[in-house]
Amino acid sequence: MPDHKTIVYADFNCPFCYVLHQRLDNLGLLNKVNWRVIQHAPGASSSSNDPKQLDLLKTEYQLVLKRAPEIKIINPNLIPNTELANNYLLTIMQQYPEKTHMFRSLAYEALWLNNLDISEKSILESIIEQINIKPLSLPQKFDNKLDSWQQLWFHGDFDLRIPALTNNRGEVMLGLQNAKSLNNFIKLGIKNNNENNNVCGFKAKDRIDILCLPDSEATLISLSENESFEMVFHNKISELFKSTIKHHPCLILVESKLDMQFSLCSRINENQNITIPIIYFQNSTFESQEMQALYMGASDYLHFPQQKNSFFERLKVHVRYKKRLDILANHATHDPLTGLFNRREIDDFLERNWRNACRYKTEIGVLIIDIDYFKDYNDHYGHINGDEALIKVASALELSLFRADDLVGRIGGEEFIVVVNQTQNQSLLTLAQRIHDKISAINIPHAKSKASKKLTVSIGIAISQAHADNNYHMLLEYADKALYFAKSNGRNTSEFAQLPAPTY
Ligand SMILES: Nc1nc2c(ncn2[C@@H]2O[C@H](COP(=O)(O)OP(=O)(O)OP(=O)(O)O)[C@@H](O)[C@H]2O)c(=O)[nH]1
Repeated sequence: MPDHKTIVYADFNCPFCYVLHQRLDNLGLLNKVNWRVIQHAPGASSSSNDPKQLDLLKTEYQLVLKRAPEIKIINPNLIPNTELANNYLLTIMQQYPEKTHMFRSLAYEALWLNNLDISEKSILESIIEQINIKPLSLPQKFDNKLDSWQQLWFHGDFDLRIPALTNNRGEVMLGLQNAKSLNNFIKLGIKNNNENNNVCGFKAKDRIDILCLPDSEATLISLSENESFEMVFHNKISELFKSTIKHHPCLILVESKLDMQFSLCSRINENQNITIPIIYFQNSTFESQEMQALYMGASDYLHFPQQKNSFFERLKVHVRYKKRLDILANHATHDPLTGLFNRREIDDFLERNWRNACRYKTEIGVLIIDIDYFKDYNDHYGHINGDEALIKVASALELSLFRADDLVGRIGGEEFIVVVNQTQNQSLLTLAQRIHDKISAINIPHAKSKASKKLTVSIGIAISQAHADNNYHMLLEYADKALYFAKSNGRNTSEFAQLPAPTY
C-alpha cells in the first residue's frame, strides 16, 4: 500500500511547532508525517526583538510549559526570521534526504534550547557542519517550492494558524495535540481536537515598501506606532522595485514628489504577476497630481496633511481588498489538489510567452506528462491514494525544474505540462530524463502497471521556434502526438516531435 502521510505545516520560530516536533519525535511518529516549513510572518524581513512580540512569545512559552512539561524548552530573547533556515531545510531535503530530520531537529534546538538566532547564516552552517554536510549553495529555484507550501497553508482551511496538521481526506487538526490525539490522527485517521487553542498567535505583520522623503519617513514612523504594518523604507525607485519583486509586499507607498512621472506604476503594472496596490501621497498642499496618478494605474492618491488621522486606516482598506483578491486569484489560477497552475493559467502563460518568443525569435518547448495505467492504479488502490499519487508526481515535477521562468501545471486528470522558454532539443530530452528519474525515485508501487512495478509516466515533447506562422496550440498538438507514440512504445518513455520550420 502507498503510505498516506499526514502533512504538518509549521514554522521554526513557533514554540508550539517546536514542541509538537519533539513530541512526535518521542512518539516515533515523525517519519509518518511530511513536515512542511512555512513562515508564519512572511512579510517580516528580519529577526525581531520588538517588546510586544516578545511579550506574546512569553505568554505562548508559559502555555507550552504547562501543556508539554515533558519537553525541554527555553524562552528565547528574539524571534528569528526563518526564510533562510527554511531554504536550508528544503535544500537538504533534496540533496541529503536522510539528513533532513537531523537538520530540522538541530535547527529547532538551536533556537529553543540554545537561544541562537537561526536567521544567521553562520549558525545554520555550523549545524550543517555538525551533520557532516559540506557548505551548501542554495538553489534559487527552491524558493518556488517554499512559496507553494506557503500558498497551500495560506489558502488551506487552517485559519492562518500553526502548527496545522492535515490528512489526505482533507481533515484538519490545529495546534499542539496530546499524544493520544496525535496517534489517532496520524495512525488511524481519527480526529479528536482537544488542545486546539495551542496554536501560534504570532500574527504576520503586513509589509509596506515605502519611498519617501526623510520628513515624511519620520512622521509615518511616529504615526504608525500602534499599527500592524512592517514599514520598509527605500531611497531610490530602483531599490523599491527590486524589493517589490523579491518580497511581494502588501502595499507600495510612494511620495509623489519622488516619482513625478509615476513611472513605478507602469513598471509594476507591466509585470502581470504582481498585483500590489500602489498608493501615492503628497506631504504638501501644492497642486495635486491625483488625476494623473490614477490614470497611470495608482490604486489611490492620498493627501497626507489633510488625511493624517485616517491615513493608516485607508492603507488597511487597500490591504484588506488585496488579500481578498489574492485568495480569489489563487483559486482562479491553481489546481486545488496539487497546488500547480491550472489549465487557464497554463493557457495564459503560453499565450504571453509565445508572443515574447515571436518577438525575440526564440524557441519554446513543452512536455506533456501522463501517468501510466492510472485508471488501474485508482481501481486497485482507491481514489484517495490516487489523489496522493497525483500530489507526489506534481511535487516531483516541480523539483525537476531548475529555471525560475519554467512553468509546471496540471492540464487535467492525470496529465501535466511543463513549458520551457528559450530552449533546445537536447535540454528538453535531458529534462524529460530527469523527470523519469525523479518519478522513479519517489518510488510509488503500482502492482497493476504493465510498464513497471512502480508508478511511471510517459512524456510527449515538442519544440518550435515561435513564429506568426504557427501558434502554441500547434505545439500542444505535436506534444500530444509525441505522447501517443510514447504510450504506443510501451510507456515509461519519452518521444519527441519538432514542428516544421516557419516558411518565412
Ligand atoms: N484519483 C484521481 N484520479 C483521477 C483524477 N483525475 C482523473 N483521474 C483518473 O485518471 C484515470 C485516467 O485513465 P485513462 O485516461 O484511461 O489512462 P490510464 O489508465 O492512465 O492509461 P494510459 O494513460 O494509457 O497509460 C481515470 O481513471 C480517471 O478517473 C483525480 O483527480 N484523482
